Amino acid sequence: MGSATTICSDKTGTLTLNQMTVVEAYVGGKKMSSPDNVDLLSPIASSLLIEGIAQNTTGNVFHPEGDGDIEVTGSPTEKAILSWGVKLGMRFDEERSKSSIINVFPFNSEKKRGGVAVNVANSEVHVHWKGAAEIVLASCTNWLDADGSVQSMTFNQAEAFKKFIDDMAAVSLRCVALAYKLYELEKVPSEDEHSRWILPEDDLILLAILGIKDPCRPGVKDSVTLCTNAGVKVRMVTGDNLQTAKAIALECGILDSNAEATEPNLIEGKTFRAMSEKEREAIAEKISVMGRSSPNDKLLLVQALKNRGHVVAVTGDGTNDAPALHEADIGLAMGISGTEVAKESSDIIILDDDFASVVKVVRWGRSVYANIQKFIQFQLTVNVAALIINVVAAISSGEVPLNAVELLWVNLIMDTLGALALATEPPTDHLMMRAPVGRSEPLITNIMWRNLLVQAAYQVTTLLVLNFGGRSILHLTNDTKLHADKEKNTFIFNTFVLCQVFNEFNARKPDELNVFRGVTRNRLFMGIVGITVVLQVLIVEFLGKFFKTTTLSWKLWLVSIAIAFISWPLAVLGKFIPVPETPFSEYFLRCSRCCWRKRQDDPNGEKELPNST
Ligand SMILES: Nc1ncnc2c1ncn2[C@@H]1O[C@H](COP(=O)(O)OP(=O)(O)OP(=O)(O)O)[C@@H](O)[C@H]1O
Ligand SMILES: [Ca+2]
Repeated sequence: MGSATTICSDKTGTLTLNQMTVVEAYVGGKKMSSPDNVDLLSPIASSLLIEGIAQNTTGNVFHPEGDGDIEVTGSPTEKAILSWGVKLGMRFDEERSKSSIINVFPFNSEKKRGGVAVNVANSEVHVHWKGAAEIVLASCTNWLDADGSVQSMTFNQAEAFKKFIDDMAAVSLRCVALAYKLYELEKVPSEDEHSRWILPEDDLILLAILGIKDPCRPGVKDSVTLCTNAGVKVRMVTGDNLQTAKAIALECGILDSNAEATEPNLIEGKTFRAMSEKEREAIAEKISVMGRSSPNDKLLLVQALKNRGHVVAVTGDGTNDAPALHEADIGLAMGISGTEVAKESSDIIILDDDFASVVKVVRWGRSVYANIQKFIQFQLTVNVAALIINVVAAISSGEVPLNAVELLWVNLIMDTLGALALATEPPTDHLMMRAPVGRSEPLITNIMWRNLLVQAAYQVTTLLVLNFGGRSILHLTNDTKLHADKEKNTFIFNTFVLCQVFNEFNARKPDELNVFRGVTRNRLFMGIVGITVVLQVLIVEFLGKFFKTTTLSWKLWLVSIAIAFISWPLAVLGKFIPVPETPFSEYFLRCSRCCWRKRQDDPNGEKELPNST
């Protein structure tokens, strides 16, 4: 997640609160003055409407015995519509018993509508449909007037309905239409064929168009800004109407201005679907909002972005999101509204369904990556320095200044204690102000190589000088040679360990000048540094027998500390050395490729091809 370059988020529940209410309604060709004012409706219109709401639903309404609150269950859209029905005077159980259900076509995100066929009083069959407003409207050839008469859907009337929908969508409302159709009882297949009967979905009579409000989550705008600053592009992929999606995107900062809301920034699922793979890849990067998308469109977008080299995070809740969650580099499922299938297909579950938590995941992901880098930089410095010092000393004089027991202690400092100290650094705001780490970027960056080499070079030079000229530099000439050597080696060991302690601070901030920022907040770091120093004093002063060291005078202790201290200003100076953008490993690869080509061109050279280039 630390490397994510883009987040494809669904709208409902992640960017919005998922608390839906019907706030506008067009019934009988008119806008209702208040969405639950039924007085204007004829009995026929209101009874059909209530029948459709009560029968064509997966939700439920419980009317309590006493005067408690009515309880509505179901998906947020269903709950909103059922609650609206209750306001219209619907008695749910009574309504359900008035007619019997013949067959159901459950709502699905592909078709964006759901239907039910009911047998009313054993004489009539009503097929009710409910779904995405413009899609249901397109199947309507008639509409029900407020007085209960059926009117033909003229071109002008259809345009007027479309305008209703656009107006509602422009103020970020989710639009749902209800329609029905009368069907002949004789044409209904026999009872055992019911389940295979495909409900008639054309020539419908429009009953109502509803505008459902689902407010943006507070704080989403800030989270989107945070992501943008962190170089992570947030895209909205939703099943909702394009205009609704656009309005919400403007509200939460995914789109900056109306001017930006043009194709391909704002695109409809079916347009994207119709493109060739190449075309999709070409425009995928520009897409900020995709409306009326089917689950497969989400998948296609994720694939196109991945092919463009993006590291894609996807958030989703529905069963229909599962393929995209699975395909994404990081799938994030919603803990509250998410279905089991979505959770199974994801890598991370967001417990509070909030987009702000997705941003937290990015922050922590980056923090883990950065902490691993800090640890590697620290560890490599110790390794490189210890290795060079001992190898050079061994080759030139046959003796090593750092013995095996000392190296074991150094190993403990850099492995266990160093890992604990550096890997527990909490995430900082600084992490969210830089671009994400690319998919192919090396773990050890040029900046880390620079820091590492500066510190290693300093340690190696100082300690080797002390190794070869230490006895005279430190005025140890009065002693016996054996004791002087032991004291010199102890001094080298002590300085080496203290250098690591000071350098541990440098490792905290590989690319900032102030390496102490927030250090006091990391108690574990301070504790470990403290323990290391105390143990070092104990080793040198009291455990000489095991470590083959001798005690050091306070003057030599001060010199050790002074030498180690220099690594701090040195680190600051080192950060002014510019490093190229291209990773050093890339130069190395290019170099080896060059040499290989030369060998190829040389007729006397070997002809064999190396396997890896
Ligand atoms: N229960 C329902 N009955 C009828 N129509 C519905 C229902 N739920 C949603 N719709 C319609 O389908 C559209 C949303 O479809 P879909 O379920 O694919 O999106 P979603 O997953 O809810 O959206 P998002 O991706 O933002 O979470 C809505 O705009 C609405 O018009
Ligand atoms: Ca969804």
